[in-house]
Amino acid sequence: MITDDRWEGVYSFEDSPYLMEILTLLRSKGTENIKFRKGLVKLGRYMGYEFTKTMDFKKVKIETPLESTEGIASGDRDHVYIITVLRVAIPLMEGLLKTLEHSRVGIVSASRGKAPDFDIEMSYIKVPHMREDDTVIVCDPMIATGSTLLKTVSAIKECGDPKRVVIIGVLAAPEGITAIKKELPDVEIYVTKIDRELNDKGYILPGLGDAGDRAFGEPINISLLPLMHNLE
Ligand SMILES: O=P(O)(O)OC[C@H]1O[C@H](OP(=O)(O)OP(=O)(O)O)[C@H](O)[C@@H]1O
Ligand SMILES: O=c1cc[nH]c(=O)[nH]1
Ligand SMILES: [Mg+2]
Repeated sequence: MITDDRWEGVYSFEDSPYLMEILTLLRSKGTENIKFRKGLVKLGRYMGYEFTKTMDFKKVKIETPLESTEGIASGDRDHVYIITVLRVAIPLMEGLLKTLEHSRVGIVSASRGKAPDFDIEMSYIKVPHMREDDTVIVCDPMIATGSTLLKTVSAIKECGDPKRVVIIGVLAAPEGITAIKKELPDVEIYVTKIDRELNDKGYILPGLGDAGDRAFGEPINISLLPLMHNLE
């Protein structure tokens, strides 16, 4: 896990060849839906594992069949509260739950509009009760302009005052991190890698394209439902 001189409390995993190998697979345009989703699940599992190194654990005394010894038992790991931002956080959450299996989970829908405004349409928030000893992990693979996460984290902060609020994602653009840190300086950010920049359509470069579409397929308009503003 490495820090970045540009911000406080922002960490990436560029020092992990295994995570970089999975990221390379996700970036490649030849990687189809199934492999893309599996890659996100794997990243979630191993980022979750790396994240546990930042958590507090309890010391315990135990008896082996031969003698007494000391060990550790989960402390903070028992009090994790994951917020999953639809759609593409679903496979990342599935991976996180493999190492943070006690987590309670809240679901938020967010859909980003087109440039230059990038309005965020948030029509569904269903979250469990939040406690003071919770570590809240807001899980969204792509931090582009940061607007989705700013809106999501601000909504979540109204639900309580948890021990930590953390964002776990795959890729971030510097622009998005700066926007989030300006409004929410205490929020910690963990991403596989911080990429170079955003293009004029708000996509991360070099990035991996539209992560939701690559994981689940390009959406179509359904006339009976309200028009989601990210469709043509
Ligand atoms: O940092 P921002 O500029 O707000 O952009 C990032 C958001 O864009 C993507 O979601 P999208 O709106 O494409 O929804 P989807 O997951 O359903 O495709 C992504 O999953 C983030 O939530
Ligand atoms: O590069 C980006 C930016 C936003 N959302 C994505 O899926 N990809
Ligand atoms: Mg999308």
